[in-house]
Amino acid sequence: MPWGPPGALGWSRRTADDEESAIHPGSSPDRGPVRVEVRGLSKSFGAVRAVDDLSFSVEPGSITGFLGPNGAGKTTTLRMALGLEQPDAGTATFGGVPYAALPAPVRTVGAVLETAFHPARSGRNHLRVYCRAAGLPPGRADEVLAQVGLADAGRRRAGGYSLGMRQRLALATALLGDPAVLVLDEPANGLDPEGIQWLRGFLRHLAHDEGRTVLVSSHLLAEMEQTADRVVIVGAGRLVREGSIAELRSGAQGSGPVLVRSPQAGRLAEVLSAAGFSVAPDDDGRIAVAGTTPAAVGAQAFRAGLELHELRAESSGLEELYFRLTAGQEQYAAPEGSRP
Ligand SMILES: Nc1ncnc2c1ncn2[C@@H]1O[C@H](COP(=O)(O)OP(=O)(O)OP(=O)(O)O)[C@@H](O)[C@H]1O
Repeated sequence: MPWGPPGALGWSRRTADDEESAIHPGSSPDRGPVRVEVRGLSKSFGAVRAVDDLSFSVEPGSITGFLGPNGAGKTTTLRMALGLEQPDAGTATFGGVPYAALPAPVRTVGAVLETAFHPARSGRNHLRVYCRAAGLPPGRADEVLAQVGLADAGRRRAGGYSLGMRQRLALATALLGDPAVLVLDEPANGLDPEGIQWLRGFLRHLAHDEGRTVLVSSHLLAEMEQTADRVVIVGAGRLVREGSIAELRSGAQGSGPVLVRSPQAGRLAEVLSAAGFSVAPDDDGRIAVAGTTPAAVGAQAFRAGLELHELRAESSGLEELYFRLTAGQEQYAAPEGSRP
């Protein structure tokens, strides 16, 4: 389900007519600012400590990027905040109230955690089903479709939607209750550059113009650098840094990691790790090696008889800082078939 449904049914205690008068998309004079507070959240799955005593806050009227490498615990944190996962310890509150205790959760929080739709159902019908379940007026479906730019495609089967259209439909679903808080898990995944541009502008509008609290998770610093006002960086389930992009930038120093591409990436990562380098895959199929020089990486590859297709130093100070903060907190998975 694209948004946390458990509390959404709380709407059924009210009538659709009540809600019709309460929902004013765009202006929403009755929607006050809601601050999100995460305090001491922890969660283990067997021996894996997915989230470890994590605390941070998310402010209204701004976009907060929830940043961390794959497996850092972002989704688990969001699921706990939305009452979809029981924490071992700690709390997450919306305006001081846990999700499960919100009187009208769909009105307070809209979330996109994963995008699953009935393929035979039109986007519009998908939204109308949610409206019915949440006790919202069916007309909300057309309003949110227009908001996300899907007005023309609303009557087509969602199964035929592109990934970008599905992301927009998920966002529309999250907006149905005109919530004060939006929680979006990797909403830019799979979007083309135009879609990313649109998403960025839309999230800014929701936060800056409409005063909503927007929390967006991502494992890409570059994306968050251009979208978020503040970032919360996690690694191995723990908070590594919280602050504005400007604060982060002012703390960024030094040269970037060495980026290396090889058709034998898995083997190369093993060789470099064995030689004591800190390695992590980047998003372009390369390996990023921290705190060294291209010459040192090239020498290791040469000694191991490995072929290189690219070898250079990356120079973004912020990238370097992010890499340094989260290095070694991601499992390196060699791509299929990359092992010699
Ligand atoms: N239901 C589960 N059972 C067992 N382990 C889990 C479960 N959910 C998450 N984990 C583990 O907890 C850790 C954190 O996972 P999580 O999905 O929260 O990270 P993430 O930062 O969202 O990463 P990604 O960007 O890859 O989704 C990982 O090691 C993951 O394998």
